[in-house]
Amino acid sequence: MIYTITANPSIDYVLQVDTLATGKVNRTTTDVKLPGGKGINVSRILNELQLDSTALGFVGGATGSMFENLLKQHNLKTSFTKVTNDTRINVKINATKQNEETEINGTGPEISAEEKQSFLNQLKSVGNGDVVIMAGSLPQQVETTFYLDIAKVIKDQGADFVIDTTGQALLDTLPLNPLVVKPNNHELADLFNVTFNSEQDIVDNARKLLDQGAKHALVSMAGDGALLVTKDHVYKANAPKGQVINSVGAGDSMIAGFVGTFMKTKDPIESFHEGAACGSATAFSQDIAVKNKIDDVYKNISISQLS
Ligand SMILES: Nc1ncnc2c1ncn2[C@@H]1O[C@H](COP(=O)(O)OP(=O)(O)OP(=O)(O)O)[C@@H](O)[C@H]1O
Ligand SMILES: O=P(O)(O)OC[C@@]1(O)O[C@H](CO)[C@@H](O)[C@@H]1O
Repeated sequence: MIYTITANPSIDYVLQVDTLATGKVNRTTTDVKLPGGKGINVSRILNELQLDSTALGFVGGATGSMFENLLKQHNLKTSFTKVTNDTRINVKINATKQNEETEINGTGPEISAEEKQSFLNQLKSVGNGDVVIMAGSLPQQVETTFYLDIAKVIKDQGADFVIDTTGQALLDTLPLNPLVVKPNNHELADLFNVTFNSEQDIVDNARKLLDQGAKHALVSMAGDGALLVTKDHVYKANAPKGQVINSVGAGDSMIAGFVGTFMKTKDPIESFHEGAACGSATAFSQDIAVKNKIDDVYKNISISQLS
């Protein structure tokens, strides 16, 4: 079984405007509310790939009810921990004529000690052979060791884990050997406080993640494709040409494609190919990609071995 953990889910309020003018009244051409959060997006793509997952996380308040209603139509298996405070709303503004995406993400609700404990109790059902995908930011007042605590528990129970978060919370979990980590190139540069001047710089820094314990490092680079660094080799996936509609969730889609395929095949190259297809297919969709789109995009991606 795959579990996804979205500690800080959201309603993604996705607005299209022709041009965005700050300090002025702007009007949308279209707007849509989507059930968001990184682990939720991962579960949605896994569903498209006909792979079962259970989505865990904290959901609360009136916005939490709305979030759950929005999610209903996607038929995901969920087991959320109910909290008192409101699930956040994240605003995504796509300015079509400027070809620019602006995001404003909320901090998320305060979570009490009891709510946290009740979430942790749910992990008892995770067992041997399961994979737990932890993705996204932590809500207010949840200590940055939260993911590390979870990783310790699930490793003790025989499960693998994948982590997609930033900063120290990510670095702390590396000695516990995550199956894969997926920073984007900017997050990777921030992690090691460096500036990249070449692709080799990116590879060298991704390798540090392996040196610290990760089994695979995926570095997503938006319209420049992605790199996969394994113990022995480095691979690159191209980003196919297409009309970018809303790239929110492209990275989550990549993780879902990679992990879902890896669980079936144990083949990192095939997993990378499917992951890249899922990522680009989502960038070319208004919402998270659907299966047909992923299959179409897959044909336009090739994986090359760099070393
Ligand atoms: N403009 C694009 N054209 C083609 N493919 C894209 C584009 N943007 C993203 N992708 C694909 O999706 C993958 C993940 O995208 P990106 O690097 O933006 O992830 P991210 O920053 O983690 O995104 P998010 O946090 O919104 O999920 C890229 O490596 C690439 O394969
Ligand atoms: O604030 P976080 O948790 O880092 O990211 C949250 C978020 O931007 O990530 C998803 C896209 O990857 C969106 O659905 C959601 O709004």
